[in-house]
Amino acid sequence: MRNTVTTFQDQKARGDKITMLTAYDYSTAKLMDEAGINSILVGDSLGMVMLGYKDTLSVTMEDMIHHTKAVARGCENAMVVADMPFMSYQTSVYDAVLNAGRLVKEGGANAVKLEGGAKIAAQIRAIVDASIPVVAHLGLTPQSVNAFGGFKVQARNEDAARQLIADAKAVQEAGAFAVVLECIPAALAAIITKQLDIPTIGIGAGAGCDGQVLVYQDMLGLFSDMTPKFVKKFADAGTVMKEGFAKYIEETKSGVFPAEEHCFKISDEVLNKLY
Ligand SMILES: Nc1nc(=O)c2c([nH]1)NC[C@@H]1CN(c3ccc(C(=O)N[C@@H](CCC(=O)O)C(=O)O)cc3)CN21
Ligand SMILES: CC(C)C(=O)C(=O)O
Ligand SMILES: [Mg+2]
Repeated sequence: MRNTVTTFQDQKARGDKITMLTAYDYSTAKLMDEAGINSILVGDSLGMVMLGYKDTLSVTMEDMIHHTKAVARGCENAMVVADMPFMSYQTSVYDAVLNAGRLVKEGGANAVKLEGGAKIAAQIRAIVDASIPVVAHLGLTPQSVNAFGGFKVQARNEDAARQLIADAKAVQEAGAFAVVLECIPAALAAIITKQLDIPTIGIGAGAGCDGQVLVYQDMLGLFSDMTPKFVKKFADAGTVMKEGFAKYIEETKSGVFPAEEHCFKISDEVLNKLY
């Protein structure tokens, strides 16, 4: 059964943790869907893990649509959430609705995610009014990396913590059906989770959230450019892949591969005519 805005709400009510992972392609999304993930986020982190940029700012609407299409084709049950890239919604309410619509209409997303609180409440409201479900994103919002001066833990002092609580309430009020809390103190995320009716999905925000999200390359050991403290390596797929590549190189060079069983045959009758 497809995970939806209502199943998310039910999960919060029941205390059943919401599971979300990022994916950017068909085969990975299909594996996650088959494993039983509740939701797949086509994150703008794709700029870093798939395209090799140092931050998420260069990611375009075309990039997001391209990867969202691939993920949507791999999902039967997972809710597909697509990130709105930098400058696709900050510029105006009009741009926000137009671009959210493209992610749903062209990309096949079930919902979109935007970074920011009270300052983008008008955009959230307008997208929700167009019948597109919205996930908000607060705390370390990576599209603000230049304003923050780096990828740093947020809301550690009283003023910033109060601001974050106010922003969480503002996005709920604007109609968001869930909110991602990134890189904030666990105790603060727990307070916000209790005060909101909508589910919180944490990344570096502790166990008190209603759900968790991780970048899949991080949790499988496939990305070594940086390792945030909140990452747990659930498998070392990077090592498995490297060993597979090395074995292929070795067996190809030594002639072990391809073997008889990997080859196609032709009848002797035809073959004799070719000599
Ligand atoms: N591969 C990947 N994983 C992510 O989680 C991720 C991305 N890419 N790209 C977009 C953003 C950027 N994110 C990041 C990137 C770095 C840190 C980091 O290094 N944080 C420090 C905190 C430093 C401090 O104390 O303020 C850490 O040690 O975790 C955190 C989140 C999260 N997102
Ligand atoms: C880290 C998650 C929440 C995200 O926004 C992304 O992958 O782009
Ligand atoms: Mg993102």
